[in-house]
Amino acid sequence: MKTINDLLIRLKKIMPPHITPKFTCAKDLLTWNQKQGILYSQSILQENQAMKMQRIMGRSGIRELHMNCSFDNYHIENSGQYKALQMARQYSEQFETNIGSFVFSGRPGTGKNHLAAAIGTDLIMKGKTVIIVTVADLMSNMKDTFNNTNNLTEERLLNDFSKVDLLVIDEIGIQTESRYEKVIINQIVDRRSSSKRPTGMLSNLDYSGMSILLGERVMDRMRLGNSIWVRFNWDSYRSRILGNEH
Ligand SMILES: Nc1ncnc2c1ncn2[C@@H]1O[C@H](COP(=O)(O)OP(=O)(O)OP(=O)(O)O)[C@@H](O)[C@H]1O
Repeated sequence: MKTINDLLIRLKKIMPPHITPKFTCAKDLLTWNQKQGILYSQSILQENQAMKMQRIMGRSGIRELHMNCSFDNYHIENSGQYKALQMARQYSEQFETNIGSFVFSGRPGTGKNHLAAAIGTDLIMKGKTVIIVTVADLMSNMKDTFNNTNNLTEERLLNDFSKVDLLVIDEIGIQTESRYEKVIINQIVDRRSSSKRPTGMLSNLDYSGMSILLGERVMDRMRLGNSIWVRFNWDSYRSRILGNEH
């Protein structure tokens, strides 16, 4: 009976000389096979985690209006937009080697969600798990755990939000400023920064407004690593949206 080694030797004989085989013996083939197996199961685990989160959220984190938002269809009409686009693009490119968070703060309709969705889509394409959630949705998911109808505990949900590669919390400052909201955001940012996972925040508030609302502890954790703060201080783009642009 032929062994794998015999087969590899035969293959080598008929292989064109310019081709270098990936493995020359059964041991190398086995090692490669095991490595592929580990990589495959890791990707399934990651996919399961993303699907689980999407099921919990009832939708993918990126809303319909922002589904097709990319770096390429973000129009540049002033130097602020140019800088914001550059920083968002760079953030995404350096995600793998950077634990820094980001804050996009500024006026409504200026593209904070657009660029956050562009980062999210880019990272999802690279196999990362990303959730974009408004404070209201985050809190409503947390409060749902009080009924415990789907066996989801507050602790487990907190843990899930803390484990995605990038969590973006939108509409910071629209909330009711309740103590519970502050505690939950604090816990999520704390857990994420302790495990070197960055958080994105989108807000109409400036730094002092966010500090008053979330507290210095959270703001300090948002500064970990090469974090970025981008100010969106130009006019809203919303009046130009017709619904057929992307
Ligand atoms: N520079 C731009 N080029 C193309 N589309 C843009 C640009 N800026 C904003 N938009 C579009 O305008 C709409 C509103 O933008 P977006 O939702 O990102 O605003 P926002 O800053 O997050 O606002 P808010 O603070 O009110 O949530 C979106 O459809 C977005 O794609």
